[in-house]
Amino acid sequence: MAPRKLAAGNWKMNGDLAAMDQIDAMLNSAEDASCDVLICPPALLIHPMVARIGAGDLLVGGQDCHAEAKGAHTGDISAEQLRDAGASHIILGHSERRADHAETDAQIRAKAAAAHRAGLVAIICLGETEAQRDGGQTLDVIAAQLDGSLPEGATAANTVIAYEPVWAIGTGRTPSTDQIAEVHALLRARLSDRLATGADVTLLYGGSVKASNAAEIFALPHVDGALVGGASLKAADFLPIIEALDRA
Ligand SMILES: O=C[C@H](O)COP(=O)(O)O
Repeated sequence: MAPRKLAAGNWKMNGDLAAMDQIDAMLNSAEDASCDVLICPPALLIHPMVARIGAGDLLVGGQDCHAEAKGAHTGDISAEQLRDAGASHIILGHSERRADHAETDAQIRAKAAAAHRAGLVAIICLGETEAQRDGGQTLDVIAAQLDGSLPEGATAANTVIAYEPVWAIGTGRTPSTDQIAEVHALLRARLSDRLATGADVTLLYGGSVKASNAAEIFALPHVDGALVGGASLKAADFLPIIEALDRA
């Protein structure tokens, strides 16, 4: 088995019911593509998006979940509830949640275990800050985040890892191809050491991916797709990225 290729869109706190119009074109593209195509909209849009897709091939995911299945946790959503709404994946440990909500590796590990319990694929995000990159700490930071965030029971079937340098998110800046390749080689080696299926875990790059840089990023070893923010909001921007991954 080889890693499954995945083009994942993270809509963050963007989009509304009117934005569903983008879905029809994405759905057509997903049906033509050999890679998996996933959109993670705000949680309120998951169910209407799943209803709009019907039996189509486009996948829908959440952006976070609580570690518990249910209970007195006002404002939170469980993995089971996301599954019930039709989600297949959950993004966890995004740097915006690590920064805005002080999420720790231990919390992300517990949430990933919750995603697995609910039958969802956990997309665990890792990434260094610019200060850490400048300080030569990138590989140590990534290794520590991976070791701390990956739960027992992780496999290639239930886990995706996304490398997203914090300084590349929404900035239009990307690491060099050598820098991306170096981190992805580290991830592949550590996952292969730790998991029987580590060689088959899908590894995504994220951070200012767009049509103009997608092909060179997807050509790198151990890059099996992308986690795309801004360029996933409009079908016209996301479709060329899907096509580039399909060709890679
Ligand atoms: O989850 C997606 C990433 O934060 C990348 O966002 P971006 O493509 O807008 O840089």
